[in-house]
Amino acid sequence: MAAMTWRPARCWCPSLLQVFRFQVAQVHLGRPTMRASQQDFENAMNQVKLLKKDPGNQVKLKLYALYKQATDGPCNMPKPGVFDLVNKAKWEAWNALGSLPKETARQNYVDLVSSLSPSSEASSQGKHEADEKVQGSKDIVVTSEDGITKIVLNRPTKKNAITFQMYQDIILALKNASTDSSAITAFTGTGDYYCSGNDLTNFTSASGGKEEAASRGAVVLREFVNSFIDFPKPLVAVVNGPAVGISVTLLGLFDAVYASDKATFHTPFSHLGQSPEACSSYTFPKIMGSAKATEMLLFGKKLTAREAWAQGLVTEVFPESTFENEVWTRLKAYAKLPPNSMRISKELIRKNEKEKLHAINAEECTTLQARWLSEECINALMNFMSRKAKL
Ligand SMILES: CCCCC/C=C/CC(=O)SCCNC(=O)CCNC(=O)[C@H](O)C(C)(C)COP(=O)(O)OP(=O)(O)OC[C@H]1O[C@@H](n2cnc3c(N)ncnc32)[C@H](O)[C@@H]1OP(=O)(O)O
Repeated sequence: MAAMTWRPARCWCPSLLQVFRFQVAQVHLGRPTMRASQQDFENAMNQVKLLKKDPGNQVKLKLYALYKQATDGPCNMPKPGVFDLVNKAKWEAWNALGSLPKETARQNYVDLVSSLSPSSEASSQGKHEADEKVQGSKDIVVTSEDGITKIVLNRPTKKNAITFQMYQDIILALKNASTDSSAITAFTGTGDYYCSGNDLTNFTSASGGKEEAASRGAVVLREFVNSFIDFPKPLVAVVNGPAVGISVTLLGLFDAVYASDKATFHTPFSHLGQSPEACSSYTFPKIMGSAKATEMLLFGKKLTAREAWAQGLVTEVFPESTFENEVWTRLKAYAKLPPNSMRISKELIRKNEKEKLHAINAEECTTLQARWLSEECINALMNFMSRKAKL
């Protein structure tokens, strides 16, 4: 098949895609070292799910293309529209493989995956897999001592951005914390950030079409937020640094928010073509008034810790130098209080709004599901992903 004529179409990052096409062509020329069996191929697919480090978008596009070529053969789909950036990038990756035989694509896929997860790491993954399964991913670390169950966002290289797996791990961690022996549950982050919100590659890297990814995202988000609405024990946010997106909107569902004076609070939803979540379309106007809520949720105004305290989103601000010591000392003291009394008192405070919060959560998730499919949102996600293209 003649090499695909590459028209320098307007796309999110032509140089990035041109380089990618070149790399895919190199894979095309790759000679299989041996014929990978179907079992090898399936093992490789499972290994991709266990990769500890995000391999980056170029590699993910390559994996997608080789997977489709190995399973469906040469690209047989119509080219997506010019604005359907994510699916267009995927289509071009697949189409660039031309008439590469299925067996060769399968072998190249296996070779690529094994280059991403060397056997030594793979075996250690196997060794620790059982542990990780119990504790979820390594990106959410849960400890329980001194009457406090601590849920730590532990992905500092990505500013603690939340992956789909992390959403699931947090749901499980809250479920376990609601019945464990601790009196209080606290959230905090590792590294210089509290959390940079939803991982913006969650949707671009998801398998299946964008509609399926958006629908799945809405289901996960609704369950995730409900687990905060329904959490029965005192829930405290220990905001150790900048907080973005959903990590900020969730604060309206916490019982106390303690912040370092280096923390900031940013909800750039309009910039991202998205809309508020975690019941913030209700809790923020309730907490700070509709005008201040508008400045955050519509205009994306970033607040300092002091401004967030003045608006009622933060309970208390501590100097960075004494933040950790002061906050954990205080929480250990609070955790010695009679746990049933605290739980019953929280129920009295929250019970009248639970049903309303569930309904608001459902509506926000439906709205977001549509926003994630919008051109505004897809363009914003592409801009984020290509902002560092060094090509
Ligand atoms: C189930 C689905 C639920 C969906 C719920 C919806 C929620 C809505 C939101 O949460 S919207 C908010 C989303 N978050 C953002 O928009 C923040 C995006 N990130 C940034 O703007 C910047 O990274 C920063 C300001 C947080 C930090 O900038 P800085 O320059 O200090 O650091 P880097 O940009 O180099 O970041 C270091 C690496 O971390 C990666 N990263 C940071 N944030 C995210 C993120 N949200 N998603 C994915 N990746 C993120 C960044 O890409 C760098 O990675 P690299 O080293 O591989 O380049």
